[in-house]
Amino acid sequence: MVLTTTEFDTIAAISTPPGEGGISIVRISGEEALDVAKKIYRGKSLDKVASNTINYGHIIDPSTGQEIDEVMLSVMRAPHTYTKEDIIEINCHGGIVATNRILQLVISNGARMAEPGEFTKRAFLNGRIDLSQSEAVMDLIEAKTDRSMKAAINQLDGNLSHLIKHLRKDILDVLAQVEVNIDYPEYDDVETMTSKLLREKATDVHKRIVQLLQTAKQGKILRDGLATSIIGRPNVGKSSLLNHLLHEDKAIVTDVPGTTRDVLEEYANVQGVPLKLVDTAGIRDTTDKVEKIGVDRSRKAIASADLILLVLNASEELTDEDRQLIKATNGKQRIVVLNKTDLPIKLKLNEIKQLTHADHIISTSAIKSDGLKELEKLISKMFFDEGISSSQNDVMVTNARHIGLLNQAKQALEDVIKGLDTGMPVDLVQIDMTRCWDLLGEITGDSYQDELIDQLFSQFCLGK
Ligand SMILES: Nc1nc2c(c(=O)[nH]1)N(C=O)[C@@H](CNc1ccc(C(=O)N[C@@H](CCC(=O)O)C(=O)O)cc1)CN2
Ligand SMILES: Nc1nc2c(ncn2[C@@H]2O[C@H](COP(=O)(O)OP(=O)(O)OP(=O)(O)O)[C@@H](O)[C@H]2O)c(=O)[nH]1
Ligand SMILES: [Mg+2]
Repeated sequence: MVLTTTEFDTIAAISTPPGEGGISIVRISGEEALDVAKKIYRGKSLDKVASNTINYGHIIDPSTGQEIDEVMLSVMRAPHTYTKEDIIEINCHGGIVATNRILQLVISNGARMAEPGEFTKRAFLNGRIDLSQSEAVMDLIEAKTDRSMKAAINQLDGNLSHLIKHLRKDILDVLAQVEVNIDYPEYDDVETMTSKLLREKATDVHKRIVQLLQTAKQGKILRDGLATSIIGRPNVGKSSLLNHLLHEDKAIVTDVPGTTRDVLEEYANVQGVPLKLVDTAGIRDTTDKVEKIGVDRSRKAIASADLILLVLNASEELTDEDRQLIKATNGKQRIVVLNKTDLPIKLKLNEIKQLTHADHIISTSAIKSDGLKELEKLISKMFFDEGISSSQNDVMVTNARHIGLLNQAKQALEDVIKGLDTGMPVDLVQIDMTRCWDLLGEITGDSYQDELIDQLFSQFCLGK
């Protein structure tokens, strides 16, 4: 990779959330971090303080001598820092004006504004962490539940990286062995020997990738949330259900059918499983312009959902609209929620069972809070029943980019095996094996393109 001249400038950003707070941190990283700090800091001599110390002092505007803030300033010297560069962190009083003022001073005294994710990008480019660990930093910040966080920490600790590195090493070893066999054939049947070697290794690596991919479905849910759409005709209690799952009154509930006009999206924590819950407008034929748009969106929410909560009103007989909704959600992962069971029940359970081919059916009363724990348990069980890898050491693959690369790597290995089966020359088979090695390297960032790196880190928050 070619380094541009701006790549390792001294950078600075506010690393705490924007707005008022108890304390804000302005972070500086790079060769000139200490020089910049020395120009604007009055306190102990920063050349003399030990690394990894925090020091009391004041920030002064050197052009006017004006005192800006009373601060604590951390000094962390390269290479044992977050970025492997010199880092200064100025802990100031958490007001917006003072914090911005200090950042401006830092910029006018030799640093430049960091781009989003640039500190972590440096940690990657300087070799402290690899690409999948960098991605875990962002997952950690965005983690929706304790289980999601555990998966991210596990990845940040490098467990996925180690696994991928082992796979790559095994592939490289076999490729080296193949080269040797070809260059120095000791036996007459070198072609047979080499094929056997390649096949064994391809089969073995394939098996390990398949195992890893088996965690992908759950992993992706932990990272991105389970897209869950609450569907049903107007007034059956969809928004009431959403509020219960959120443990918060987010959606407006009234007895007027057609209350929810647009889709509402919220994250809920259901026994550690993050749900991306979508409350929808009740689906019915309507001439109301606004409601119609809502209803169209509800239909789309069915298509994009991983899980449908189909809500029926148990106190009324099944309507044609209900039947249509059952049909529209057939073939999807679905829980049928029979709500309003506190009222006299008119819905026929047998009919529902038949129509839905005995999907998961749960009776609830959103008003009396009945059946909602059961619903939560069922959701968690449907997606995380068979031995969720929740122990700290179990590696999970959670990231769509990684999953895509693993699938391609798996395909490359299948090409290797197929090639050997059909008697393809070994040097052609080697190409597929090498491709697998490259693809795995993209996960850890051992092989990558600059555009990918820029795109990945630009999704980070500023100051990270
Ligand atoms: N004030 C502050 N808090 C913070 C961060 C930070 O940058 N500043 N972090 C930023 O996200 C996170 C902590 N992550 C960090 C990861 C590695 C190193 C680091 O210095 N690693 C060195 C030396 C480790 C050691 O002393 O053993 C290394 O790996 O060589 C620092 C912070 C969360 N809290
Ligand atoms: N008796 C009874 N009433 C309920 C129950 N759940 C919801 N309701 C009431 O039914 C009415 C409609 O509830 P909502 O949650 O707004 O229904 P919705 O499906 O979101 O309705 P739309 O947004 O109009 O499609 C409100 O008056 C709720 O209080 C329940 O379990 N039992
Ligand atoms: Mg509603």
